[in-house]
Amino acid sequence: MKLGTPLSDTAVRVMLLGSGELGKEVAIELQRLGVEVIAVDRYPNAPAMQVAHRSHVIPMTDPQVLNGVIMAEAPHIIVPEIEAIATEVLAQIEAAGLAVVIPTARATQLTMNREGIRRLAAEELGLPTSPYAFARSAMELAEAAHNIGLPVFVKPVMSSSGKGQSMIEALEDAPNAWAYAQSSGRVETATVIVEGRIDFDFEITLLTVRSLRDGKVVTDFCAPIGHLQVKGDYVESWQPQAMTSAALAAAQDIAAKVTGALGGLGVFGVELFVKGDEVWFSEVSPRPHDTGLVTLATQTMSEFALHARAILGLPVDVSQREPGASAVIYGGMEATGIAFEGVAEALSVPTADLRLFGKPEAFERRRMGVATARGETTDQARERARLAAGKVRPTAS
Ligand SMILES: Nc1ncnc2c1ncn2[C@@H]1O[C@H](COP(=O)(O)OP(=O)(O)OP(=O)(O)O)[C@@H](O)[C@H]1O
Ligand SMILES: NCC(=O)N[C@@H]1O[C@H](COP(=O)([O-])[O-])[C@@H](O)[C@H]1O
Ligand SMILES: [Mg+2]
Repeated sequence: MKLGTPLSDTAVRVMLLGSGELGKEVAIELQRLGVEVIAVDRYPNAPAMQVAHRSHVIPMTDPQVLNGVIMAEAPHIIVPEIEAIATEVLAQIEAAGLAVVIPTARATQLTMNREGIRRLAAEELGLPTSPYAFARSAMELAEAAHNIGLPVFVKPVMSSSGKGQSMIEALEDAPNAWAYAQSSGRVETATVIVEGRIDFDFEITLLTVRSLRDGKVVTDFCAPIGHLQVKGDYVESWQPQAMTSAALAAAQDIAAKVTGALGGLGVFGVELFVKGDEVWFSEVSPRPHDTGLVTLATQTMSEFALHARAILGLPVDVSQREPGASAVIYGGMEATGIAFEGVAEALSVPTADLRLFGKPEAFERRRMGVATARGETTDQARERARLAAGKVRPTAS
């Protein structure tokens, strides 16, 4: 694709649907290449809006409103950034040839709903996954949990960052898990997935990039990223995660199959569970992944730079430079316009760096920033990232 000058006739216009911390970094990378960036999200002053040429605040789950904004802006490329979008509109836009949807409209539809991607991975591609069932009432949930065997994970089919997710260890917890899933997903849906627990040694995100090289689509894998999740949300990640060569080969094979079936260009975050040489597919984000924030410190090109390049049809370099880690900074309170103390101390930790996302409103467990660090080993990098994150203290003013 020929790049141009923003706000002129030659401009390449990219619309981000979702403008959180991940979109903010993608927007910055696009800005560096002179792309005109339009940021869209459900609330004003979302992180990516603060670095975009223009922004729109709309309910992205409303098909008519979403269609209206796309028509008014006429972007060349649409980049979904969050799991809360009326994806049927994207299918119409793509079918009409009005814009390129990243990675493809079908991929966004399949991954926006856990039912779509799970059936594709397990039933069509035959990839190993946890045992699962879908439930449309508290009663069906209890039945599914009984059939699968406890403990099970219960998740709304449209959600992310652990929203509405719980693990149940007794059948009498089913009504609570159902009610929690109904109240806390990103979008109201009356369906949950019930998954048997995989007893893994560790879990990874395998960032997989589909890009053009000499006019052909090629698939590259970043070094595996290990991560720690608490309440379904990532709190620490590191790269590389050591694993056996058999497990790495199996992981890359799964990632190649699932991203090949989804198609299109860009970064995919393939989430996998690993035990010894055995690997299970969990889910995939057809875009940069939160655990991949570590690549800001470790790779020649971060996952955000990789996404920007790949979607523009440009070549990529997935090489890793050094071991590194990231640690999340939560709001720790409910307040608007919070301040951050301890930043100088955090940045005094060797190799440490920070991203403070600029979200206008903090919640107890809302991710407001992240610390990254490098090290001779991932253990050293993790220690530094944790230390740096811990020194940042959100305050109400
Ligand atoms: N079947 C399972 N067996 C074991 N652990 C699981 C299972 N399902 C989920 N988990 C744990 O919960 C975490 C979050 O699950 P999942 O990735 O499905 O949620 P999510 O809301 O999509 O989160 P995100 O948006 O951050 O990826 C996983 O990374 C894993 O640690
Ligand atoms: N695991 C998915 C993920 O990390 N998504 C990132 O979080 C933002 C939403 O944050 P919010 O809930 O604080 O508004 C999304 O916009 C995206 O950047
Ligand atoms: Mg996940």
